[in-house]
Amino acid sequence: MSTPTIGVLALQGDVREHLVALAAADALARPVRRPEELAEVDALVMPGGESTTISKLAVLFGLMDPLRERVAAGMPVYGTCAGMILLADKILDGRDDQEGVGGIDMTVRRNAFGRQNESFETAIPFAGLAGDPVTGVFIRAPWVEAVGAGVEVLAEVPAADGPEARIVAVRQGNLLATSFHPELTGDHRVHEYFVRMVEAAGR
Ligand SMILES: NC(=O)CC[C@H](N)C(=O)O
Repeated sequence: MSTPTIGVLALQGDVREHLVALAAADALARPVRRPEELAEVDALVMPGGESTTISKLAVLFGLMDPLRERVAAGMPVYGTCAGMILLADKILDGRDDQEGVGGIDMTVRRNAFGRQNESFETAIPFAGLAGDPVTGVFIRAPWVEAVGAGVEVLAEVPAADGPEARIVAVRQGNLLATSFHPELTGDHRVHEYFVRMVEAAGR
């Protein structure tokens, strides 16, 4: 197939950085704000930002139902941070009226790393990526508290407060999610990983 077009949900958050990272990963990328624009892309990135705001705007712009339909139909989606929260079937510490897109059989906790750790950076081995660990930039990030049997865990960080590690990257079928922001590091390997997922889905 020809080069797939990957949209970046452009309601709020760090949209531009994802457009740049996708272009660097040799994808055709464009912003998506309206249902007609969603219909024209082969895949979607949901950026970091504020998940409650993005979800409110998605409802307002008439995107929430089309998003759910495309996810159910197998469209590849990559969610970072707030985008990860939107892809979760279950959200802890969300707002009562917070709607998600869902699709990944996981429970995420919003703002999970705590106040003293509002933002931090750490090196993370990422399953399926050769070479150096990925630099994880975490900004008021969620973690994944539970996953269903169909979910592959791609990356974890050691817990500051106990023995068990915290899951920070997962994949289920065509859906990919990370707690952290690879679009802010200049290392485009996670975006390349997603572009390969999109290409494989189109075959
Ligand atoms: N950097 C981010 O995307 C932060 C996510 C934000 N804490 C939320 O709940 O949506």
